[in-house]
Amino acid sequence: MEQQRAILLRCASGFPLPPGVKMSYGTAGFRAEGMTLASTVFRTGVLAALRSLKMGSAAVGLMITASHNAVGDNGVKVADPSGSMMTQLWEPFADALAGAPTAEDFVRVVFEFVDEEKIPFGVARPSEILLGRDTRPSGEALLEAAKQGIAAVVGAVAIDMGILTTPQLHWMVRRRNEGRGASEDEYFRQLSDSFRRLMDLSPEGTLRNAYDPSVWVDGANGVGGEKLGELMKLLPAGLAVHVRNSGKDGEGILNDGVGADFVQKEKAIPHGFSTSDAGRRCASLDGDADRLVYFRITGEEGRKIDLTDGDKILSLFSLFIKEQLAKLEEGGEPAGRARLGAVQTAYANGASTEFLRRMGMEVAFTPTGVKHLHEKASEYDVGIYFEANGHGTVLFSDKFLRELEPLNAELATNHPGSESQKAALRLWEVSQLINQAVGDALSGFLLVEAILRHKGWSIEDWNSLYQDLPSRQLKVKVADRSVVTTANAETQVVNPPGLQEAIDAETAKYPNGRCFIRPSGTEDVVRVYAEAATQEAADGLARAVALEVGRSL
Ligand SMILES: CC(=O)N[C@H]1[C@@H](OP(=O)(O)O)O[C@H](CO)[C@@H](O)[C@@H]1O
Ligand SMILES: [Mg+2]
Repeated sequence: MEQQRAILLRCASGFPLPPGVKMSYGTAGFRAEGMTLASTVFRTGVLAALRSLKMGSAAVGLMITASHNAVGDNGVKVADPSGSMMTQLWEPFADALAGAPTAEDFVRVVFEFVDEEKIPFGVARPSEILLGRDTRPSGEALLEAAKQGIAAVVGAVAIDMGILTTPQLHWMVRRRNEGRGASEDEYFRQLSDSFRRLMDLSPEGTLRNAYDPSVWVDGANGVGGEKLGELMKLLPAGLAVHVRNSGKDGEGILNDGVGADFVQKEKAIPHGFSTSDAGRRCASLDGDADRLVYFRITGEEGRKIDLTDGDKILSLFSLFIKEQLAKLEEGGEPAGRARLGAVQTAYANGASTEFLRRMGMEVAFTPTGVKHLHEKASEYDVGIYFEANGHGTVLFSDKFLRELEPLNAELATNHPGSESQKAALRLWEVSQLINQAVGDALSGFLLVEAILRHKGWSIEDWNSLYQDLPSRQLKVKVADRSVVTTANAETQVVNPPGLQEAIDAETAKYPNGRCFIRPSGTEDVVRVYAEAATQEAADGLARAVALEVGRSL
């Protein structure tokens, strides 16, 4: 133990906390200007090693990315052995570690926590931490800091998986702990094989035949475009993917006027696309490829794009899965009665919630951040979650998969070619295709394409499932966003006092108005979201509330 203390102190002294830096684990890990993060990433390396020790030496992940943030930012987060986000129970510890002013304080915080959590520390137990990073220039130096943090824990081993999308790393952690192949090749093979089998299960001669096999993808000049390029080599001929903003030299800057966050929030055409692409089915990934939205350039003056966001992806997936379950039920299979649920946040367009409920879906709400949605979705047999910004996935419970696997074998023997057999197979292939660890733009993209092809739909067919209520999102820069606290899945302001009343008063002026604010967990801003009967009204409501926020902070 004393030897461990000495090593930790020596290593931590090499990564002093820059003055004035205040870190919080936030919506999705620590994020800040890349140059200020070495100390935080070193300490997160120690945190990841402790997490592995606590979890019986299971592999955990450490990902260096700042997702949709500007290229100068970076960040770091930890993936638990199941591949999901690190348990929220450890976030206060993460904050305390990152905030310890000196190396001595840091070591003290570690030892107190190790004691409290009864972590087998300093006893040379082996533990494995898989490392990944996105394409940001600061990533390489920060990776080194993470490795040194891990090396400071006796017995811990860092395995560098290279430049990856965030969901690839989460997938690898999960697979490794399942004792299955966890390489990038295996990831690509699993996605392309299940996609091919799903395409083969498309009904012949669908009622509609408006599906166009060509799709144009905005890679946000990040890691996603590059990985999609590799995946494409394995995809069947039935899909023609054209990648733009792939991040190759000269194509532009990461997340700068490109990517899913830009397209969804600005509802604008990303660089690399123009009105000559009007009518085409286009998709956009974010900087670490865990978000996916679709869009169509309308070519009409003034109205630049039709956005097909995460809510619409959720609706499409819900529709498809519900249909397959219904086929099983019609065939008398009890598996068809599986509990299916959708999970959204307050940012979900009100029209999407209404659509899902009309469809007979159970819809639950959680605060922002996939860690919350994921946890809720895992309560269902099949839980589908999406944030409006395109981050989400479909979770299949072990119980349901244990039912589905023998059912597939039984139907193949006794009812080959039946509707039930095809439905059971489709559900199985969806569970193999869509990332079970975390939302994944690449696997989500393939599932969207497979379903559109199955239904014979164009992007307009999909988009017309329901009409979005006009909405507007604004950011208000504030000195200290932490003074804003909220309740009821972030829909009500608690602090500062009086602000909620002011929001209510503004909202009441607009027919069908809905508005809420919350502090961002990834940027130094307070976010304002407004919905109303017309675009002008939604814009007006958002602006008025943004002014109230500015006034009261
Ligand atoms: C309104 C919005 O899109 N918020 C995003 C954004 O979080 P904020 O806490 O709002 O900054 O980044 C998160 C991580 O990617 C994502 O989970 C979340 O949905
Ligand atoms: Mg992201």
